[in-house]
Amino acid sequence: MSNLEAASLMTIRPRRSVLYLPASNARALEKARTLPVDALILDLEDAVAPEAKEMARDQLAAALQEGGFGKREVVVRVNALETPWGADDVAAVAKLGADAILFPKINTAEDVLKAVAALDAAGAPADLPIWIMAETPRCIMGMDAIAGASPRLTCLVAGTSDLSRDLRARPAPGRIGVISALSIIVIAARAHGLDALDGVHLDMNDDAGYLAACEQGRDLGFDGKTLIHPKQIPGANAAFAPSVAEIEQGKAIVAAWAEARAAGKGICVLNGKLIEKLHVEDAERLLALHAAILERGEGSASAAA
Ligand SMILES: CC(C)(COP(=O)(O)OP(=O)(O)OC[C@H]1O[C@@H](n2cnc3c(N)ncnc32)[C@H](O)[C@@H]1OP(=O)(O)O)[C@@H](O)C(=O)NCCC(=O)NCCSC(=O)C[C@H](O)C(=O)O
Ligand SMILES: [Mg+2]
Repeated sequence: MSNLEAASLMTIRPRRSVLYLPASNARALEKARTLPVDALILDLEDAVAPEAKEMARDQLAAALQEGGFGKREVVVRVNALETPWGADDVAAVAKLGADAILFPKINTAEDVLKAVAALDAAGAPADLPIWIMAETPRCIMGMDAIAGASPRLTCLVAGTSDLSRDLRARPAPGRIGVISALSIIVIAARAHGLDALDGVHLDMNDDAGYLAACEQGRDLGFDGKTLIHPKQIPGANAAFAPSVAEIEQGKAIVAAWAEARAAGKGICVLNGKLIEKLHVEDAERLLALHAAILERGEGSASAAA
């Protein structure tokens, strides 16, 4: 097992469903504390109108101080540092106990270092993770350097709305206009031991299209999907959780491998298929994810079905 794989096994955290909510929306902040999501992104950026930025910042600070988000990971998306609000956002949220700070419109590795420096200057804990939005063509072109820019960076979030606009890609079946960028994001995440989250599905009434996008994101290798509405949570929780069949197969692989090793064998055959160490490592990662989902206390949506 590589160091990257070992690290990700140790720190595995379900991020199947990651819901954005505007920090200006008091009802959404309240509701978020009750929703079966793995993570929340309290947004100060594009979901908040310019005239509401300060109110949103104050409301977000009050919500974080009040707490009540349970096991949900709470991430704050600040405005880009180049905007009139970015520096004040970072100063306001650096010490409020968020699980991570999400920086939008990152173009270069230097931008990542500036984000870390801004948090440090604001007195944030030295180990506070950052996430970044991968949502500009320059970001995609520089993804390898960006993903490796800082050990504080733990998660890449695809921003398919901004990216589609910048690329002049049209909404099309199979998300053909952004599919290359999505793959690059996953490749960079895997190369640097990070998590990767798929972009949002904007049409809240398109249930079939949404579920297909969840499955596509999972098949591309994403760890979960970013969401805009509570009704999207069950689909993401199901798609990005190991299925019952995958869990049973994973357990069988681990058991067969242990038996083979105990008998002094370096290879193993299960139901006529050769099992190699890489299959065992994959099974162990999947079982660790399943255990982490169960630990959240709600069970795996897929496994429970
Ligand atoms: C789109 C919405 C404005 C719709 O809100 P609303 O009209 O309130 O919807 P409903 O009446 O259907 O809501 C039902 C209940 O659910 C609560 N709710 C709705 N949305 C959320 C949410 N996101 N988080 C928490 N709770 C939510 C309502 O309060 C209702 O509760 P109740 O009172 O009990 O009935 C709204 O969904 C919304 O604002 N969504 C988030 C939009 C957002 O954050 N956009 C920015 C992020 S996307 C992005 O920027 C992507 C990226 O950068 C890129 O470039 O791709
Ligand atoms: Mg965006």
